[in-house]
Amino acid sequence: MAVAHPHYLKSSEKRKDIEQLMVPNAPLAAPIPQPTILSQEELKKIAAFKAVEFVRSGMVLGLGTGSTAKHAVDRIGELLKSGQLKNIVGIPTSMKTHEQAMNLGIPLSDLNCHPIIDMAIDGADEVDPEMNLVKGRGGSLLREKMVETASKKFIVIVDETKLVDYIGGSRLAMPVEIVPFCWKFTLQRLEMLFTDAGCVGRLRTEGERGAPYVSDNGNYIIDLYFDRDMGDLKAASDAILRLAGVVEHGMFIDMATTLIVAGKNGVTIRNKD
Ligand SMILES: O=C(CO)[C@H](O)[C@H](O)COP(=O)(O)O
Repeated sequence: MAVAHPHYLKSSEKRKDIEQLMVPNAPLAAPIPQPTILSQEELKKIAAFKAVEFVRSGMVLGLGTGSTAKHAVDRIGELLKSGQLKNIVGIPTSMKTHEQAMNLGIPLSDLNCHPIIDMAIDGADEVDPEMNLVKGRGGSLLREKMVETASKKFIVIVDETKLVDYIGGSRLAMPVEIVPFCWKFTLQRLEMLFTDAGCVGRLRTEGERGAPYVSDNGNYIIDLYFDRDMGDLKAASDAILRLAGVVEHGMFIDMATTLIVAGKNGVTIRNKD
């Protein structure tokens, strides 16, 4: 979605504009400055670059996945290359980010060697007013949750289209990673948990033939869609995780420590109380 940044013409510029309209064959005036339109992609980049300003040399960093996090990883690579950052160790949250970071020359490790991470930076699909998140529309929710729960600070970077009144409020998917064995059975059990919220589940597929999408961990993903607010998120989380066959879900409850939102009125930074 394209959004307009506020822009105000100076009164002299406005006058020139009007005069030009009124005088026939008037010589063309200098072009009137147009409002700056920032694309969603540019807003993602702005949020990502702002987050990287919090990175310090020597940190162990959780590297997120998705189009917003990609900008942050690119920026970290750039700052390492220029020598403005030194001794960074990255912990990638997906095979895709692993590959991107490796190509940028970012030294990488994993949770086995670095069970405590200084800071993670990642995008999100939804952010509610309490800074609870939906993540995993990119399919990497399990590794993201493992890395981000191990992080002392977790900076979430989004453009303002990701802000919702309640989790599920975008009417887009809330992903659940499940084992492939008898996935239809697990899908039905998931739907049954949330009949009051009008929940419908769909197996995530890919390619023309609609083959099941397979996560980095060899699992399937069920996308849950809600008609209404599911209510108590912790209760919902517990109920989902109690189902045999479920590996993890994409609700990140009470995990984000900082939220950076880029929008038409600029960038806002909010820290969790
Ligand atoms: O959770 C994720 C991937 O599993 C992403 O962070 C989330 O989907 C947001 O992606 P994008 O920045 O491309 O909008």
